[in-house]
Amino acid sequence: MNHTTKLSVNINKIATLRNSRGGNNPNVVKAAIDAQRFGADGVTVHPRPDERHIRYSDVREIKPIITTEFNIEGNCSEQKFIDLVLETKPHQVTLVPDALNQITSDHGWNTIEHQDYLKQIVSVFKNAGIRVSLFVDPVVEMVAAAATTGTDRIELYTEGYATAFLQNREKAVAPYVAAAEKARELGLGLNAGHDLDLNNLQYFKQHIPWLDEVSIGHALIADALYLGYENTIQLYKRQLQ
Ligand SMILES: CC(=O)[C@@H](O)[C@H](O)COP(=O)(O)O
Ligand SMILES: NCC(=O)COP(=O)(O)O
Repeated sequence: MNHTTKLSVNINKIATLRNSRGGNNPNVVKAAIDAQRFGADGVTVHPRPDERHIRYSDVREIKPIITTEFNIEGNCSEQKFIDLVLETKPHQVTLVPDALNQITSDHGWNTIEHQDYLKQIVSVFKNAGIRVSLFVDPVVEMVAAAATTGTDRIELYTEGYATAFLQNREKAVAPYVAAAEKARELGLGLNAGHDLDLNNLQYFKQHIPWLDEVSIGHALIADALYLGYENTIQLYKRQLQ
């Protein structure tokens, strides 16, 4: 039987559009409800300290309407982020080592260097009953050191894959397969995200069929402008079959 890979729709870009004008159009709560109605298996948000897209208040509003899976991503060096996650209790928290004012996430954790810190912060969320995922680059040593932090899952940072895919897809996916195999060997659940799209997603899933979840925002929301939100979610789901 095929392993199910969940599609979690990242709605940050809906919030970015809303914030560009003030007001509440488009409505991010409606975008979360509709993502689920249109077949997504979950909703992802990534609040950043400057709240330039998803706001902390959005996260509080969205949590009660989630009927699928809620994933909050962010930088746990901010106490405000830790408090938000512990208050809203999503199904999953994905810890990302963003610097302040970063345009978007651009690297995974150095799980060797930050081993002690990660052990401590992973346990804070796990003790609250929240599944933890650590954002990591596709490097076998980083995956191995992620496992000893006690995290439930890792999320492979896929920008490198998406960029290299355009030149040589076999070469692009190879480090991800190696990292994913290490994760499987160590009993870690496996997520992936960043710059996944309708061109590169199916190939990724075909080479790593045991993938548990992908979170996709930027390309999916851009595609929805041309293809419609419901249709786009269905098209992404199809790539994961
Ligand atoms: C953690 C990660 O991979 C990022 O892709 C991020 O969650 C995307 O959010 P933005 O689209 O707001 O940059
Ligand atoms: N974790 C990755 C994510 O949520 C979305 O990344 P992107 O599709 O916006 O690049």
